[in-house]
Amino acid sequence: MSDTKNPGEKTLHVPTTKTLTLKGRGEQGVVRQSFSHGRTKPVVVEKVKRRVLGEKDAPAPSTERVAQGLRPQQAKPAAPAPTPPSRPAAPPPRRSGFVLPTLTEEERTARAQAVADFRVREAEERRVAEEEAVRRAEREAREKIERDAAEARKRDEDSRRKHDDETKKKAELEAQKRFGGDAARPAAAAAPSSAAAPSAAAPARTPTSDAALPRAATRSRPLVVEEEESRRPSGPPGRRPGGGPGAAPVRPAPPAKPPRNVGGEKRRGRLTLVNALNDDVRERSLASFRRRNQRMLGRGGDENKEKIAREVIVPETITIQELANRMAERAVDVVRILMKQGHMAKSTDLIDADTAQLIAEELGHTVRRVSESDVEEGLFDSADVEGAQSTRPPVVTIMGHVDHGKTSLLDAIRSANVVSGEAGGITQHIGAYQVTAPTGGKVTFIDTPGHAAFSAMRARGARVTDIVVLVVAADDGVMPQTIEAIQHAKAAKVPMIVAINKIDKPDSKPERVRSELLQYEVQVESMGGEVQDVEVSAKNKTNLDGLLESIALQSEILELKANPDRPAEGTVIEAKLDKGRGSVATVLVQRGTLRTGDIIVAGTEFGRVRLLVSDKGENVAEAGPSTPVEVLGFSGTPEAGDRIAVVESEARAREITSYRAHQKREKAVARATGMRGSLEQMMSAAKTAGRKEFPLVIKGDVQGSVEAIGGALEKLGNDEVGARILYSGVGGITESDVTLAEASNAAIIGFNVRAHKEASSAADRAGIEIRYYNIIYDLVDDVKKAMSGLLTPERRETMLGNAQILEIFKVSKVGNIAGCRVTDGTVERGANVRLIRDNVVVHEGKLSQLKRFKDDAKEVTAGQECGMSFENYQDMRAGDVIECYRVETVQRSL
Ligand SMILES: Nc1nc2c(ncn2[C@@H]2O[C@H](COP(=O)(O)OP(=O)(O)OP(=O)(O)O)[C@@H](O)[C@H]2O)c(=O)[nH]1
Repeated sequence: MSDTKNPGEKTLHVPTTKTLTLKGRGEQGVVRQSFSHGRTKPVVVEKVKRRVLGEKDAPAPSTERVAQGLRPQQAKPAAPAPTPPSRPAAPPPRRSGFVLPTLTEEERTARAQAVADFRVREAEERRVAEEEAVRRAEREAREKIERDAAEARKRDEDSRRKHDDETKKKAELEAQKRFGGDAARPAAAAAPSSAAAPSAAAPARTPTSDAALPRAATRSRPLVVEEEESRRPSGPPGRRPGGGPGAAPVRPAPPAKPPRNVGGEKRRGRLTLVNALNDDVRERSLASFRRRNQRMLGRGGDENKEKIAREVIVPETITIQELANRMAERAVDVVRILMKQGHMAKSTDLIDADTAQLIAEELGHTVRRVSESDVEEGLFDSADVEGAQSTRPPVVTIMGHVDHGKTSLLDAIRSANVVSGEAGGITQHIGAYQVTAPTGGKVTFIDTPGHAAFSAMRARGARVTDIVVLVVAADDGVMPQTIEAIQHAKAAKVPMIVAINKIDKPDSKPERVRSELLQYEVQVESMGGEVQDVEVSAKNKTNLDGLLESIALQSEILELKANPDRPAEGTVIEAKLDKGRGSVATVLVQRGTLRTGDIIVAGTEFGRVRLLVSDKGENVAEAGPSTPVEVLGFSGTPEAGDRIAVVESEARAREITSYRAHQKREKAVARATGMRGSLEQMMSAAKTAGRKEFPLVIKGDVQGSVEAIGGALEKLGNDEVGARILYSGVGGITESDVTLAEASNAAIIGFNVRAHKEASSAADRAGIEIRYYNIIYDLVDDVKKAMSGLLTPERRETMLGNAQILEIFKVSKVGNIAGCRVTDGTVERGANVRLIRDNVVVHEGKLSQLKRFKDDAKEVTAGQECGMSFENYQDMRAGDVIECYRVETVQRSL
């Protein structure tokens, strides 16, 4: 049966047609090969044994073998077939063709030997060459992979580790869900399958398996060999090595699909000569690259970023978004930290520096706290270059008691008369003016009014002031506001010059003024002190030069200097909203030179200097140190006392003002919430808890007036009642003012301003009263009267007389009647009475009946006897004293 077929010609057959073979059925099998989409195909698998031709195996040359065509490697499988050694002659092979029948036996044997040796050598060489090629290719391939992936490998490994951890965690979680929290079970459950897979796959991946195979078999029937080899350790077909219940009986597919993520291992396992030499096989697939990129960009991207610890500048308050930006973190992470601490916040919310520091440190950053704000750093008081300063004019403030002649004196110096033009005769507007002294130098005057309501402004004036001229009327002497002015000047450590005014008056007593000043530690030169004193008459313009000379002398002593060649700094003396010109601020330049076009910041307002107007009403291009100047160009109206500075850009100006506006709002909120303030605030709140408040909205034409009104009204209050200024500002009365007043049931006061048309109709609709004034006295008086109405009326008793009960009479249907004698004064019917027994008041009530003998009497005088009965009281006794009095209620005033 086998003689007719050469074993080397065996091939695959479909099972329906049986193949002629030399082997028994035990060495041949059919397996089903699986394809995608569930398609399968039966495959005949035959086991082929390797035959190595060597000296040991080389059969003795025989005519039979030579006659079979000298194909030793093909003859080997035929070994089990019965081949009688003594067979004399074999039938001639069907396919010989290359053995010459004419050769002798020796020649044939020698030739066969030579050919056999050659074959063996050739086979050996080829095998060595193949192995060498495989090794080289493998090495080259590995090197290439390593080289290509060298940079990415580290990150790749990290991310893979992370990913694996996550997957593991997910698997555990999944397992916990599935197995009710027993995390050990899924691991155990997974173990057999994971163990089964490699064991099934291992033989297919073992390089030696491939290498050990006969080359011819590997080449011509790779599938057969692979299938056959894969089955070798697993025993008979149909049983998987794991032997698990899930193992498919005839599906060796898993071994054909080894795990994908084993990298080099996987490649080595599959490596053949062809594969090793083909670089394409070793490159990452497109899908693999995509997955890797996704890992890097998405989930794994963040983990690979290196964390950088930063120094974060934290001001007093900061928004969450801004803090996140400064830390280079995500705002959502900051919000998450706050949520963990129980604070619900948005990225636009403000947090204080302490909270910001906690968050920054939690995220691994360090914090540098700035006390004020980083935006204001270097805005004011930067040091001047040595030697750049030059002498500047002195800034003088005139202070003194009301009507002692401050305005008249300044007016006299300026040779102008503004007194008669002022409403109500007091100085309403605060300004600053510059005059030339007789010695040639200039002197800048800040005019502050003498009314007590302007104390706040005066104190502010002293801050920018170099010299205070204290005006004391020679006829009036030292008065309360004179003392206040002395205190302000001393507090500001500003030198004083005493101007004893009104010396033209016949009753003037300059000496008395000098001695009175001693009580307040002001020792003038003529009294042996250091304070200069000058006797003047503003009215007659007497000795004005003497005053200016004294100022010049004092200025020399002070050595006043400033650098004009630098960006300007100064103080807003006054600010108003002018109808035609917009916001106008009177500014005293203190350092540097202010020029048109400069970008300026004052308080919460900023702008570009559009126009500079001097105190003489002339447009000027610049204003140097100690020069008062009106500045036009502010976007809003700054407040008197605000410091002004020139900044390099509008962006900086915007940054500073928005920060300050925010601070201002926060302070207002803190004031409104009250109890969150200091202990002092809490105590004053407790003190005024039962206080009646008189709410007001005040609008004025000038900041100074508004402040003055506010100060005057504050002083009106007492423990029972007080003014509460809801809002005060410069400008006309607007609808929003009316809304505010309506909400708090407040009155609106307009000082030298009027309500807009819409505001006045809104006030009519809401029933809000708007009162207009142009004299502060009138305003204060009116508010005083209105506030007095809130005071509870006073109860006053007027004693009428006393009587003593002599006897009690019981009268049916009437009740008890006390028979009395009036001891002093008179008793009146209907008057109030007190019944006093043993010096104790036993009853208070009304005298309902008063009889003289049997007649009703209106009043009974001392020494007379009378009958009395009391309202709702019968328990009178003989000997009780009756005190008779009248009660009046009197409306109080502040
Ligand atoms: N006889 C005399 N009267 C003077 C002199 N100086 C001022 N007066 C008068 O005193 C009054 C008050 O003068 P003001 O200059 O308004 O006084 P003031 O201190 O500015 O007053 P307030 O602005 O209200 O604080 C006016 O009637 C002046 O005419 C003076 O030297 N001699």
